[in-house]
Amino acid sequence: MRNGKQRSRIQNERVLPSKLAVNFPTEDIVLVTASPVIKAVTNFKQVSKVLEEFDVEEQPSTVLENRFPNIKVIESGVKQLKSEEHCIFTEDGRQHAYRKLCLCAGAKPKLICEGNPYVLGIRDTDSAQEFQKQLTKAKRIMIVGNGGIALELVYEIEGCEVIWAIKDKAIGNTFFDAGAAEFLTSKLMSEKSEAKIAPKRTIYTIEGARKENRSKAKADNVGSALGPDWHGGLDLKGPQEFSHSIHIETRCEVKKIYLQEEFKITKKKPLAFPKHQDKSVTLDKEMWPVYVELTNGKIYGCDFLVSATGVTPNVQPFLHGNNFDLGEDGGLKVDDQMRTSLPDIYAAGDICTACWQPSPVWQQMRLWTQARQMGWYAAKCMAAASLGHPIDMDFSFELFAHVTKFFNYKVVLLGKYNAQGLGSDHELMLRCTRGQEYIKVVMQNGRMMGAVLIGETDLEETFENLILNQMDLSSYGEDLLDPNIDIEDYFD
Ligand SMILES: Cc1cc2nc3c(=O)[nH]c(=O)nc-3n(C[C@H](O)[C@H](O)[C@H](O)COP(=O)(O)OP(=O)(O)OC[C@H]3O[C@@H](n4cnc5c(N)ncnc54)[C@H](O)[C@@H]3O)c2cc1C
Ligand SMILES: NC(=O)C1=CN([C@@H]2O[C@H](COP(=O)(O)OP(=O)(O)OC[C@H]3O[C@@H](n4cnc5c(N)ncnc54)[C@H](OP(=O)(O)O)[C@@H]3O)[C@@H](O)[C@H]2O)C=CC1
Repeated sequence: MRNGKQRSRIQNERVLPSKLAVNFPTEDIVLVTASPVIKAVTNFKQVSKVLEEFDVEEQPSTVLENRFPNIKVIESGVKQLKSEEHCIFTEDGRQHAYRKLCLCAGAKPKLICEGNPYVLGIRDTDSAQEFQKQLTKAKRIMIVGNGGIALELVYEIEGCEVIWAIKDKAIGNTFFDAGAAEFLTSKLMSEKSEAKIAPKRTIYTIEGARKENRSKAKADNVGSALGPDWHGGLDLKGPQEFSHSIHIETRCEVKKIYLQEEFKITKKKPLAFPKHQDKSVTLDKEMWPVYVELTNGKIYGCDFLVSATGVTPNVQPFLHGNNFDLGEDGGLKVDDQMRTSLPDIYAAGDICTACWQPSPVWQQMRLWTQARQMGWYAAKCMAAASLGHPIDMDFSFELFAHVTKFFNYKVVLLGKYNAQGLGSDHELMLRCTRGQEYIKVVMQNGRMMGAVLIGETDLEETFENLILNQMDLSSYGEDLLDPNIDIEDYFD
């Protein structure tokens, strides 16, 4: 495939090829992807210096090729990389040489039990559709995990009993502390029992305290990860006539999963779904396809489980014969120029582990925002390296900033929003109006280090500036969160 022209070959990352195509209009840019569609960022909005909002849209590859004549899309998975020879081999039997390569193959769901047909993971369009299909027939499911996917699912699923098993004391540990979790829990209870699903029955229980208010995960999860609002187009409805029926089991993990026949022999006693204010323990007489024993000793039957237990970087197709340095989380280690440990190979997005000395208020999280920023920056680094130019770290890595939605609330996370890595040497300031907003700031030595903003607080830009400029705020004390003081004016 070498034709004398300089070639850059890259894996699938919608931002990266277009940036490279602009920087190198006379070179061939090849996007090699296992997915039949390209995910494009649309409606991009720079909310503030670092915060950004955008939609993610599936487009045929021709859209990209038509827009950038020097981009060619090859729809075939990479099965092998020979880094010393600077070439890759694709499933369609072809070989492609590269001058510079960027690996952006994402991550795979880290399932609690690989290969069990009753344990589903959600990553791409196929796995989400398989989940939806299974849900239409399910009377009860168990969700395991306490991060982004679990939070979204418990809010969206209707007409099916949900047992939510979490390791922690409070919900949403990857994003929230116990205070924010409490704020969201009450919203979940009240909203679901109000307008949206008023005529139906809503049951919400935490460890028995009731408050009214694809048959198999695909072995080769190679589609693009779903993005913001992924469930918008899916009807996440079970067969029953109630809206929400959630029971949360806290501080536990899955100990063992039994198939029905296997379970019968054990003579163990499964519990019924905890109903209403009944504190007594009721045994379950119904037969279920699968039974789950939790580490707290409780056993529940259900139709299937969703393992929303995080991701593992998808490095496997590239490791054989290539001595990449890997991070603790299994990602390809990249330096501040997005270079892996092997020559001319870069990486960006979920597949990589950021190994540069980070800014004191940035941390890596496997999110769309960071994948987009890394893709953009990796393209700049590849271009600069080709031209022999030095390049400074991109501004987007100065401050961790994520805007999303949970339980229909706008959620903004800034800097060390959960005091990550600050030990006990920090203070928290809180402002909370039930059902409306929850604001938490993390302070260290009078400086703002992070913030969680839930609801329409309108504070993100001001707080972003205060974290970035590390101004000494000691003299403002509690005024910082006083709702009667227009804080924007204060810092103009
Ligand atoms: C259900 C769900 C909801 C999410 N919601 C949000 C959200 O609201 N906000 C947010 O910020 N983040 C969200 N995320 C996370 C976000 O989707 C990921 O962080 C982001 O997509 C990572 O981008 P990426 O380009 O690194 O990987 P992906 O988007 O996974 O893209 C990887 C690409 O590589 C291709 N590929 C894989 N293996 C090969 C191979 N061997 N050969 C060729 N091509 C290959 C795949 O086909 C795919 O196209 C969500 C994730 C999930 C699963
Ligand atoms: N709106 C958004 O921003 C969204 C973002 N996403 C992103 O998509 C990716 C996948 O989401 P998700 O799967 O929810 O991953 P997350 O990393 O968000 O959460 C994984 C959760 O599973 C827990 N966990 C890990 N292993 C086990 C286990 N063996 N048993 C029980 N619990 C376990 C983790 O706990 P612990 O942390 O203690 O290990 C954590 O609570 C993530 O990168 C996430 O950030 C997904 C949906 C929405």
